[in-house]
Amino acid sequence: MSAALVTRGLGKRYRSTWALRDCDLELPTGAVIALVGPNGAGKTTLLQLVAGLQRPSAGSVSLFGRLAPAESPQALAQLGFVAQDHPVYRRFRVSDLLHLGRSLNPAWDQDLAERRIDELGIPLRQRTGRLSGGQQAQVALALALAKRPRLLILDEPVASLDPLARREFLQVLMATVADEGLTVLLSSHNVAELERVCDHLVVVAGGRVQLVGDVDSLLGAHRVLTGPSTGLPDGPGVIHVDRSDRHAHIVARIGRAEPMPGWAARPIGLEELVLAYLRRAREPRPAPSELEMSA
Ligand SMILES: Nc1ncnc2c1ncn2[C@@H]1O[C@H](COP(=O)(O)OP(=O)(O)OP(=O)(O)O)[C@@H](O)[C@H]1O
Repeated sequence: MSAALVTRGLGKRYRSTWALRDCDLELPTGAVIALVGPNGAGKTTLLQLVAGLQRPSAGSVSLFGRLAPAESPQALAQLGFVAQDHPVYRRFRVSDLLHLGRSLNPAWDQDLAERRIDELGIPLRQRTGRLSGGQQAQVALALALAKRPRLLILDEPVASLDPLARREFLQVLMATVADEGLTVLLSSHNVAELERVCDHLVVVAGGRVQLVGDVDSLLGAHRVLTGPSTGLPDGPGVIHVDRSDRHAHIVARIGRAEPMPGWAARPIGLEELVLAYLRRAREPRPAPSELEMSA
């Protein structure tokens, strides 16, 4: 499968602080890609760099095989972006937003936009500021889809929605992905919710990519090992260790971790996997000499 998005050494610095650093990604076309990480991890920064809303301090972004500045017309024509906080102009009527979309986008699909708004039961004359948060998010999604993007970027699209609206939003999104074959990159804090919808995963923390890959392959490559809390193994395959008085639970990458007699292994869930990498990112890095001793 060809890459929808490739980043090489991508980084963004605000004064002396790197919000995102050394970001190398190759994300497949036609996939739903979840970008997860804690507050301040660098998710919005990455999405804005890809969408051309920020200029990188380092590195490059390629969309669908073309190295183009993200803010170039060629790149922008391929992108739909739904921002985190204010996805629609609140003083506009829905019809004004459609008019704006049609004026600004050469490939605008007015039928699709009107059909989606109609399916939502939202009158075109309604001012968007009077819509509920869930309706606003749905209108923003309809506008982004009507642009007929190849890559749709959604920054925490369901954060402000109630559980029912979240589920409906994700259902509409999944149906569209299936119909149109577009690539979706969406950020979220809620990993459990994403498990149903995403097939590729990017975990960021502290401005760096901690884990990236196809979800099934990542789940297949990791196990939770349970055994005695004494004599704990260490090494490059061990991602995170949780100890209690008598037992230890270890998240490990199989193949790299040594087989351990007396330890039970079970498959891992997506949330457990993400948490293990996030906890590892928070732990102080061992000095190189310690790593060498334990490897
Ligand atoms: N305009 C800015 N000026 C200075 N620092 C910034 C700016 N925007 C973001 N940052 C910093 O960059 C880091 C990454 O922020 P970013 O918004 O990308 O994180 P995030 O993962 O999207 O967080 P959240 O989940 O809370 O939205 C944070 O430390 C943030 O304070």
